[in-house]
Order: sequence, then structure tokens, then C-alpha cells
Amino acid sequence: MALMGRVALVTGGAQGIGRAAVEALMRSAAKVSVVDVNQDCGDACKSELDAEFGGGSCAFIQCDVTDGDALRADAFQKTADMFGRLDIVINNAGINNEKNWEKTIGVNLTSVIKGTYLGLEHMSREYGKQGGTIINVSSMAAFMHSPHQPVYTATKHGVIGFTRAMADASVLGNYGVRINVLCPAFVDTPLLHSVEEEDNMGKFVKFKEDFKRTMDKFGVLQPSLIADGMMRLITDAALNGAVMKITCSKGIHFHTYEPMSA
Ligand SMILES: NC(=O)C1=CN([C@@H]2O[C@H](COP(=O)(O)OP(=O)(O)OC[C@H]3O[C@@H](n4cnc5c(N)ncnc54)[C@H](O)[C@@H]3O)[C@@H](O)[C@H]2O)C=CC1
Ligand SMILES: CCCCC/C=C\C=C\C(=O)C/C=C\C/C=C\CCCC(=O)O
Repeated sequence: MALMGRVALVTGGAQGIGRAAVEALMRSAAKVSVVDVNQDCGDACKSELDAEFGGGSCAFIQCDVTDGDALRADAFQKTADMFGRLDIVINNAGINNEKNWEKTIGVNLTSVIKGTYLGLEHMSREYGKQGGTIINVSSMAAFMHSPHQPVYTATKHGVIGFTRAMADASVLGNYGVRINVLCPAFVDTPLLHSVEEEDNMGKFVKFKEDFKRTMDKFGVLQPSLIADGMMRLITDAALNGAVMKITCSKGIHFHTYEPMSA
């Protein structure tokens, strides 16, 4: 489905899964704002995308998603001003840091909540806007409770709970915004190499051989498949509150929940 004239904002879009999503969106003719804390990586990403797709279809905005004021003014407002609207938000930026675990909560959970609320300010009918769609990136870690990454796991559980609650709020409030969550298994990106580093893993670094065995057991996905899943969440108008899982064994599929009984 062509997204001609649509505008997307992708946090953590300069590399890895976010970068693959940016490319998929641009191939579908969307205009994309790449929001990332890494200036060098963002500059390189913008040059490469301009060379491939021509100038004017993407912008790089250097922004730390944990800085709420910058996220509002430099990322969301500038994107809307530059491209005239906002239709798609992908809250993807994430880190793996068990040593500085409070930062992990800040990036992986608090900033996803802020990004969702800002997305609603720019897209929800509540604010007189035209509607849109939000994808929040969680992880299969939310289903594994892996001993190597307790705080990372907690943030990814939180992203699922928040997203499902907000998806229901969107229906109740007639926001016109679909809100879904994506849970990839291991993906071949720089983040995956962080498990080798004591600076990232803290005391859990001693489990790194066990982690590698887990990776060998479940396999490693390519970012392009995760971008395919995102495009499905963006284009399938029936999906709201969906929890999409992507694994080597089952590919793209959905988590199902038992209905609540009284
Ligand atoms: N790689 C994997 O195996 C999996 C990753 N995920 C999730 O996917 C998302 C993307 O991860 P990857 O692409 O693998 O990571 P990555 O490390 O390759 O890319 C993350 C991007 O986010 C940016 N970023 C980090 N902190 C930021 C901040 N404070 N403000 C703005 N940008 C920031 C980085 O500069 C980088 O460009 C994360 O939420 C991660 O938890 C989920 C499941 C598996
Ligand atoms: C286990 C330590 C990981 C350290 C952090 C690095 C990367 C994070 C990756 C993820 O978010 C994914 C984590 C776990 C889920 C992986 C695979 C589950 C596959 C289940 C299945 O195939 O059925």
C-alpha cells in the first residue's frame, strides 16, 4: 500500500530496526523524520537516504528521547512544521543497559509513553487532528523473563501493558489513532552486541555464554523482517491493540490473550 503524502516519525531511526523501518516507509513513498541521539549515525543515514530516494523526503533530527522538552519541540513539532502533518509514529529507540538501569527505564518505557502522548497530540481527533497510527517497540523478552536482563525485560512488559491500555482508550475516546505493539526476538543489530560489555550488562555479564547459547537456540532475525511487520501494523486498518510477535520459528504472528472472566 502506498503511503504517498503520509508523514512518519521514527525514534532510534538512524540504525538497526529503526533504520530498516525508515527505508520501508520511504519505499512506500512516505516522508520520514529520523529522530536519534547519535549525530554521526544520523548524518550518515540522512546522506545515504537522500542518495537513494532523493532529497526532501527525509529529515534527521538529533534528539535524546529522554529529554521531554526536546522530544516535544525539536522532534514532534519540527516534524509537523517541516512536513505539514504527522500520520505515523514509531517509538522504537531502546537500549540494553542493566548497569545504568534507570536510564533503561527512561529510554525504553518513559520515552515510549511520552512519544505516544505526543503522537496523540499531533494525530488524535481529541486534539482536532485527522487520526493516524502508533507502533511501540517491545521485545520477545517480555515473554521470556530472561535472567540476563531483568530491567530490560520489565520495560518491555511495561510497553505492552501501556500500549494495550492506550489502544482501548483510543477506541473509547474515538481518537482515530490505532496503537499497536511489536515484539521481535533477537535481531541482527548493534544492540545485540551489547551483551558482551560489562558497561551494558553490569553483574549479568557473567552470564554472557548462557546468553549466546540462547541466541543460538532461537536464532537471529534480519531487521528487514521486522520492518515488514511494522508495515503490516501501519497498513492493516483492522489492527488496534495487537501484540505482534516475530520469531525465527513462527515468523510474523500475534499473541492471543484469554478473554477476562468475571
Ligand atoms: N536487536 C534486538 O535483538 C532486539 C531489539 N528490540 C528493540 O528494538 C528497538 C531497536 O533496537 P535495535 O535496532 O536493535 O538497537 P540499535 O542499538 O541498533 O539502534 C537503536 C537506535 O536508537 C538510538 N537511541 C538510543 N538511545 C536513544 C535516545 N535516548 N534517544 C534517541 N535515540 C536513541 C540509537 O542511537 C540507535 O540509533 C529497541 O527498542 C530494542 O529494545 C527488540 C527485540 C530484539
Ligand atoms: C538475553 C540477554 C539479552 C541482552 C540484550 C540484548 C538484546 C535484546 C534482545 C531482545 O530484545 C530479544 C530478547 C529476547 C527474546 C529472544 C528470543 C525469543 C525467541 C522465542 C521463540 O523463538 O519462540
